[in-house]
Amino acid sequence: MTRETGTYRASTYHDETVKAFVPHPLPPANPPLTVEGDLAERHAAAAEAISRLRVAGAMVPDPGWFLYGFVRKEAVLSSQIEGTQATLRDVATFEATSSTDRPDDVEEVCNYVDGLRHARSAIIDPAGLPLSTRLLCDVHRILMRGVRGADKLPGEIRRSQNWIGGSRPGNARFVPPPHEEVAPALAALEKWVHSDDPLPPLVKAGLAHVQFETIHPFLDGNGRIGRMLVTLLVEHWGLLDQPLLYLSVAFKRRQQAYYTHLAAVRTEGDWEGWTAFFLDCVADAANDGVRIAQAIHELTHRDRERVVRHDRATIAAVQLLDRLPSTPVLTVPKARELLGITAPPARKAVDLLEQLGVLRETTGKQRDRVYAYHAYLELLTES
Ligand SMILES: Nc1ncnc2c1ncn2[C@@H]1O[C@H](COP(=O)(O)OP(=O)(O)OP(=O)(O)O)[C@@H](O)[C@H]1O
Repeated sequence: MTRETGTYRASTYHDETVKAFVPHPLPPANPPLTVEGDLAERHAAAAEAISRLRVAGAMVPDPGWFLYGFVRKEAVLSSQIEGTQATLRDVATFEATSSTDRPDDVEEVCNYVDGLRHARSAIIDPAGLPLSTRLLCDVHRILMRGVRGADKLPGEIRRSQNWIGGSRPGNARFVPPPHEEVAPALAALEKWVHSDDPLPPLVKAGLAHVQFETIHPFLDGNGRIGRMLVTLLVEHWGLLDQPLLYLSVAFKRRQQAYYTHLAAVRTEGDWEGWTAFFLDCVADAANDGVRIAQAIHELTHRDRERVVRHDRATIAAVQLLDRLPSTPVLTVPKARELLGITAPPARKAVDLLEQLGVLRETTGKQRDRVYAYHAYLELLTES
């Protein structure tokens, strides 16, 4: 969306445009919504899918296995809604080798991963910031690190008018509230999020998202931070013990409907329509998560059996296999570092995993070879 989003400077436009430009009013942070009938059914389906995801998340010995894949997959997809081209493989390769053909794209995805990590540790740490505007500003600062974000006021609420779609506010698809209204609107949203409003948490998370997107507090990155807000809220409210709910895939599948429903809350007060849509996306995303979790479990279990049964299996090879879901691209020096061993056993372990087809060499070179846990990356990319 960045390419369509602009910053309004009064002097750039003719008077008629300025007059024609009326920012859209905010919906209230605590809308009149009751969860009954069809909405109650959709909520039940979403809540059940979340419960299944919670169980699936506990299925593997190391939660880091899922987190690696899920978080990076979300970062890649969330950034692809934005227009970044980096793939999961690009990111994993950069993490293993510190080199990439797409430095800006990969940086954006890595920033997202770091931002989420920062927010989670702040929330968990009793001395850290709670889930608040200040914390979201910190996440924004991390997300906007580097060349692309430098002129987007990293970590700061906007001080000018922005808009979505179109070349100026007068022909924009959506003109968020004036910048003077942003801080009070965020404060009201924060207060409501932490209030004891009896709405079910999943419904509250959806309403927080639409309100956040309508406020559009930053010059860029509002979509990514607003989606991350849902992931954080769901974990914060204890619906999941890990940040396993990622909505980007589900939103991306219905991108037009996503934007239409967001807009309809503001233009028609259609909270029910948005909430129904959001709950369906939650159910979808949670079901995706369960499927991916099971597939990762089956793949790693099968590969482990193959390694353990091999007559030249070594302890290092088994240990290296266990590290692959959180380091799916590696080099021999990286394998040495991971396992704290010398080069010969590390090379032997990598060779065995390559021979079994678990690892695939990706460069075709004789030196500085790079290996990928191909099936795992495919699984995360396709699903
Ligand atoms: N009509 C609308 N009303 C409210 N919010 C909208 C509307 N259309 C899109 N949005 C939200 O604005 C986001 C885009 O804003 P922005 O460009 O600041 O975010 P981004 O994170 O950089 O981009 P993206 O969300 O595309 O990755 C969309 O993802 C969506 O959440």
